[in-house]
Amino acid sequence: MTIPNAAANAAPPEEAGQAPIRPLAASTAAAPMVAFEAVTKRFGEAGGKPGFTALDGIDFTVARGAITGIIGRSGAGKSTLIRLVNGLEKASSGRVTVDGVEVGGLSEHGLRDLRRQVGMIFQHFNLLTSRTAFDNVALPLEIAGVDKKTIRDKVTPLLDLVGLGDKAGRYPSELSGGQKQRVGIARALATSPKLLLSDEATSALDPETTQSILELLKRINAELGLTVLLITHEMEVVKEIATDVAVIDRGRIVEAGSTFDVYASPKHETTRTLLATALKLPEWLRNGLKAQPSVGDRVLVRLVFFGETAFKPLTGRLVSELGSDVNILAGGIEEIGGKPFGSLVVSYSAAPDVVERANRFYAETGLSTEVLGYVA
Ligand SMILES: Nc1ncnc2c1ncn2[C@@H]1O[C@H](COP(=O)(O)OP(=O)(O)OP(=O)(O)O)[C@@H](O)[C@H]1O
Repeated sequence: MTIPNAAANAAPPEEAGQAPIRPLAASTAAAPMVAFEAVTKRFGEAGGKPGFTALDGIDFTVARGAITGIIGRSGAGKSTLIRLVNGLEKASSGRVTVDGVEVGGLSEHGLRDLRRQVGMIFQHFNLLTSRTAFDNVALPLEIAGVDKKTIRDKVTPLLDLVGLGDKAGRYPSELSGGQKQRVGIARALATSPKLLLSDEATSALDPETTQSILELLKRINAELGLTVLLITHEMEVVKEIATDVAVIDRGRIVEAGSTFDVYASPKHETTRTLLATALKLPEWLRNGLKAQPSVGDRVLVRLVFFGETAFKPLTGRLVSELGSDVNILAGGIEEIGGKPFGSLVVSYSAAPDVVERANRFYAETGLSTEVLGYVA
């Protein structure tokens, strides 16, 4: 879900001028950029009616300078969570703090201040169609009352930064989806925020463009030291860019940790399901997966290789251990957070003696495995 709010990053006219943007609070380097403490959000509470609980007891922090992903299925509560950070929603109970300041306690004035410090990008870009790329990026500064020369000095390098130096005069209708999102990113950076929120920013883009936008976000994070909090329903996005991840399911964080750890050994059912989608198994195979085996079925297992095991020729040994019965269905070696990480999906007979032999092999070799399910 995205919220059209083109001026979300706009600063108030009365004090922006050319003055430097005020910090929200005296920040301590070790403190998290964002903290949720026992946060609950209910919608539709009225006259003693309990309402719908969209977020339930969220405890979670976003480290300063990190790229943190929140992943979950549709309706899990991702957008609600992110809207609590920039004060578009208020927690029913608990506290949300940004750089040590409690968002729920801010006045209108304080909220405007907060929104200059927190940039946001959206799935459908939310650009003003009647304005050029330059004028869209300039908008938050115009609203803040910044003078024309300062705006030019700020917007031109931002357009260069996002690779659109030659598209300043183009209207959104003349830009591709990826270029529109680049304008959205430049606009979000116009007020020099310390936190960037991304609401499904690549969901409307093709895989190649997604990749280039994620690369840009990584570069901005590294070069500007900007903390990024992104929500997505795609594990691929998290894997590609996030250093840390939290999995949200029906309003609760069910698993959180470094992306590498969560990806290598998912603990919660929801995480496993999201991962199985990212493995890009053929659709017929994914749809045919069962939780329990029947006689004659095959078991689908994801083998995870990392650290010491990453480059050992263990697959060949597994094949010789189980005989020619092993089928390799998907896999490859990639990097998560700079660490080599391999994953291979294999299938073999789910007969108890075969499964026992395989499990013995995994125990001996230290291979990490995950049963994805069973197929006929
Ligand atoms: N203003 C609202 N009033 C009532 N219910 C709401 C409101 N906003 C969200 N909800 C409900 O809260 C739950 C979480 O919604 P949310 O939009 O946060 O989920 P999401 O994970 O972002 O989903 P999606 O990926 O589909 O956008 C949903 O069941 C939704 O219907």
